[in-house]
Amino acid sequence: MSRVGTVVLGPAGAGKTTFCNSLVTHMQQIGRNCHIVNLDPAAEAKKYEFTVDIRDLISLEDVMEELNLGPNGGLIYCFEFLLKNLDWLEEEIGDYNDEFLIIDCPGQIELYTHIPVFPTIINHLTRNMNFQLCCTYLMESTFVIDKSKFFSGTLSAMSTMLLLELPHINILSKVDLIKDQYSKKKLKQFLNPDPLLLEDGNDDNLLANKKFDRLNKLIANMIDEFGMVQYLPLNVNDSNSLTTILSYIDDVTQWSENQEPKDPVDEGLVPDEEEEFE
Ligand SMILES: Nc1nc2c(ncn2[C@@H]2O[C@H](COP(=O)(O)OP(=O)(O)OP(=O)(O)O)[C@@H](O)[C@H]2O)c(=O)[nH]1
Repeated sequence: MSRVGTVVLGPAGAGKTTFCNSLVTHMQQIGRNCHIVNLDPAAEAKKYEFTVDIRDLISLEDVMEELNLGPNGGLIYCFEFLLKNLDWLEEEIGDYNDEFLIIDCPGQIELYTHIPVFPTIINHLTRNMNFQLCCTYLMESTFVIDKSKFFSGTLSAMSTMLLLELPHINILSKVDLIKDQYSKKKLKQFLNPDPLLLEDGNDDNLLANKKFDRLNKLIANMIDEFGMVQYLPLNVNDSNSLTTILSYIDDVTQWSENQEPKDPVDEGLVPDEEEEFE
């Protein structure tokens, strides 16, 4: 029996929910069972059939209205409430075995880089509930092809990795928005970036400031040391891209189904061609 899953994290608007929905559709098409767990108490109306939804326990809208809190204070209140009710989460997730959880999280990265909310939830899922989890951390490709933003995004990803202590996969989302040849070339550079590329460039005014030269090099070396140097491109409309990402997730969570993946035709997920032409 394997209880596995991925926690989908990243800054606001990075494409986490879109990725969760595409991954679940992709997994259903290849005959694998999976469920979406929504841990965003501020999520808009249901976009997808969530198996577990924190809004059934507490929603940001209610908290802001009833306790007169702002959005950030309200969000922290929601998670403190969840931490006091982890048995609710356990009951909702139930006894799923041989299935896969895709956990959609809020974009307020301070929840997993600054305060111990997510580490506690992750600890509960891994230690008490026996889940093998990994983190898929999304950053927008249009954002990171700017060198200084690449480094600031990578440092956020790294602090998430250090705080959550999970196997970590970096993903560059929205690659379909990279259209011109120059940006495509730049994107390629950031898929397996040489952290020392900081040293050579003068195309970025911020990093051209010689006063910060030594600091920049030290940061680049630290990123290299922590192995934060591989990024998988995500194109939600391309099944090859989803297949690659899923194979990385399977690898780091050591997913092993006791049996062959189910046949999507047998499962009625895609039309049987013969039937169609009869
Ligand atoms: N072109 C393009 N747009 C995308 C892609 N993924 C997401 N978007 C758009 O980006 C916006 C944000 O996407 P979401 O999936 O809601 O992002 P999120 O990270 O879940 O957002 P928060 O939960 O608010 O942090 C939406 O308008 C999406 O339609 C993508 O792969 N390509």
